[in-house]
Amino acid sequence: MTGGLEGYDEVAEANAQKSILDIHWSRICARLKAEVGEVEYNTWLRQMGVGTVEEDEITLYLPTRFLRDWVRGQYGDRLGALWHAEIPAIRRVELQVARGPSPAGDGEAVIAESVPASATATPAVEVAAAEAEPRAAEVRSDLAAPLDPRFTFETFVVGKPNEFAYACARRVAERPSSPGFNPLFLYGGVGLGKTHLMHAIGSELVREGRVSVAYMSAEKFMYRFIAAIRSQSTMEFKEQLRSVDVLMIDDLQFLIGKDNTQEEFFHTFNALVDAGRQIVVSADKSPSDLSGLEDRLRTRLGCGMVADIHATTFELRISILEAKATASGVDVPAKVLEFLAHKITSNVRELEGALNRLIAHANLFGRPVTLEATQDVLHDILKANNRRVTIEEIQRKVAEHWNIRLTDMSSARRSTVVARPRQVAMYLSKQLTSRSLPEIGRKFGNRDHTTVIYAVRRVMELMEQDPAFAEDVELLRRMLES
Ligand SMILES: Nc1ncnc2c1ncn2[C@@H]1O[C@H](COP(=O)(O)OP(=O)(O)OP(=O)(O)O)[C@@H](O)[C@H]1O
Repeated sequence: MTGGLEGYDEVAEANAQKSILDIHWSRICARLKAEVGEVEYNTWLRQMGVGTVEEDEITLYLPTRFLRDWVRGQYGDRLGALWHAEIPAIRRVELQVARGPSPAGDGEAVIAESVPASATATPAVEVAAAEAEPRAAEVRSDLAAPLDPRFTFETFVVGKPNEFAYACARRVAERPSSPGFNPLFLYGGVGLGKTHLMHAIGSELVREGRVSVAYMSAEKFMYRFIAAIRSQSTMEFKEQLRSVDVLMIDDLQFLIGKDNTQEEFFHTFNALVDAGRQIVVSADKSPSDLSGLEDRLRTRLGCGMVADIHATTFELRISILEAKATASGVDVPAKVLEFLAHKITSNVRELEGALNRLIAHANLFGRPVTLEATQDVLHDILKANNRRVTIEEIQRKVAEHWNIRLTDMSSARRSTVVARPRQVAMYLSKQLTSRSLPEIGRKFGNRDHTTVIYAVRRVMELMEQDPAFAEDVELLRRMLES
C-alpha cells in the first residue's frame, strides 16, 4: 500500500522528472528551431508536447494524426537523434495523437473521450484520443482531416506490387461511383501506401473541383461518433457524413470490436452507396479476413473493388528511393540506394525514414553520402532489419512453447495460461522487431499500445523474480534470433 508520504514522494519524483525532461525539451526545441527555421518550426513542431519516458522510449504528443504522421515522416529520426544526444538512454521516440502540454506551456491536458454506459448498448467502453479540429479549405474540414499535399498520384511510385491498387485508385479519382468500383477497398501491410493512395484520390478530385471529399481515420470516425452521442448531435453528424460525395475511411481494422461504431458506419455506408456516392476504405486485411467485423459489413465492403497492395520488391524499393532522393536534391550514390533496398525490406515508411535520415545528415554536416556514412548513420535501423524476425513468427514459437493455440495470441481470453504467453510474445516483439507499440498491439487482437507497455513491464518483473521463467524467455529469444 502506498502511504501518504510515499504518495508524496512519488508525486515529487514525477514532478522532478518532468522538470528535467522540460529542460532537455526546451533545448531540443531551440535546436530544432535553429535547424529548420521559425516558419517551418511554427507550422509543424510548435504544438508538440513532451510526455513520459518508459525504458528507452520517450513519448511526444501532437494534436492531430496528420501532424503526427507528418512529423514522424519528416522529423522522426531527427527527434530521436536529438533526444539520444540529450539523454543517451533514450533510443526511441513514440509520437502519439493527443493534446499534451507544449514546451511553451500553452497546451492542454491529454483528453480521452469515452462513451457513457447510458449512451450505448455496448458495455465495453470505447476510448479514443481527441484530435483537434483541422482546417483546410479544399476538403470537408468541418468533418474530417486535411489531405496531405505530399501524397499525390504524381509522387506515388508504381511497380508490380501496387499497380493494380494504383490503377483502381486512378479510376475512382477519374470517375467516382462507377459500377464495380464502389466501394473501393484497399488493403495491405503496414506502410505500403494505402493512405498515400487515398489522399491522392481526394486531392485529384478536389483539384478537378468536382466533388466534396471527406477523409478520416476509422479512429477519428469513432471519436466523432462518440462525441456526437455525448453532445446529443448524432443526427447532425449523420447528415454531415451523408452530404459528402466521396467518403474515405482509413485503417478500418480499428473498428474491430467497436460494435456501436461499426453499426453506425454500416448505416452511413449504405446511405451513401445507395445515394450513388463513392466510398473508399483501407484496412490491413481483405474484407473476408477482417474476422472481427460484422458479417453484413464485410459482405458489403467486399462487393465493390477489392485491391491488394503487396509487399515491395527490390525493384520497387529502388524506384521509390531514386524518386525520393531526386526530390530531395541530395546526391545519393546508386550503391547506397541498392544497399538500402537490400537491407530495409519491411515497408516503405521505414525505407523513407532511413533515406530522410541520410539526407538530413548530409544537409546538416555538408558531407557527401557514402556507403560508410550510411552504415554509421543508420546502424540502429540496419541492426533491427538484420534480425528480420516477424511478430507472426514470435507468436507461433511462443504458442508452441507453452502449448496454447495460435489464435489465443489475439483472443480476448484472460486466463493466465494464455495471457502470460501472450505477454511474453508482446515483450519479444518489442525486443526483436522494430515495430512500434501500436503496431504490436494491433497484431495482438487490436489491443491498445498501453496493453503492450504493461506486458513488457510485467514480463521484465517476472524475469527478475523467477529464474526459470527468465530462462524460458531467454531460450525463446535465442531460438528466434538464430
Ligand atoms: N509506392 C510508393 N511511392 C512513394 N511513396 C510511397 C509508396 N508507398 C508508400 N509510400 C510512402 O510510404 C509512407 C507510408 O505510406 P502510407 O502511410 O500510405 O502507408 P499505409 O499503407 O497507409 O500504412 P498504415 O497501414 O500504417 O496506415 C508514406 O510516406 C508514403 O508516401
